[in-house]
Amino acid sequence: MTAASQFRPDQLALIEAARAARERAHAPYSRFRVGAALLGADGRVHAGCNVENASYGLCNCAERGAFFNAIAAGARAGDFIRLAVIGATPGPIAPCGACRQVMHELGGPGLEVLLANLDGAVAVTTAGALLPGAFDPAALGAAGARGAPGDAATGAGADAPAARRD
Ligand SMILES: O=c1ccn([C@H]2C[C@H](O)[C@@H](CO)O2)c(=O)[nH]1
Repeated sequence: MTAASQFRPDQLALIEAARAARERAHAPYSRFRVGAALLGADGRVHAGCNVENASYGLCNCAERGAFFNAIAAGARAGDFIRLAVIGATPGPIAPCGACRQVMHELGGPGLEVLLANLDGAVAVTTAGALLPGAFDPAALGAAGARGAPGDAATGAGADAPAARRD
């Protein structure tokens, strides 16, 4: 863990974007607000915040929100540089397992991840380090990962996982 002051301006800017996203969280049940900001290779920043629901199982985390917003905005799997996440935790926030899996697949194992808290603590890690032994889309094989040959909706090139960029 390191003090935020020791980071580069571009890293601090992404943490600040995550902090701003956190202000927009919808967390009336846990009252635990989380923000995320994802920097794409094209320089765009995609924000995410947790969004909760009275049907608790439908709650969505900030990290997955950032990735899903990015994909909906036209970013592609593997074309991300850095993710920042922030929450009101004693030390740097620890993403949940589901978010680690999504980070690993859409960001790739080398994605830089900045985990912050509101007091200026930051941990620098990678999506790969956060999920050793991750489930790999390659395990699904050709039929599972890319759809049956000739399948227009899921065929080759339509939605290749990060490990097989378009
Ligand atoms: O890394 C995390 C951890 C938790 N949450 C959310 C999920 C839920 O809305 C609330 C409490 O778990 O915080 C996130 O968004 N990201």
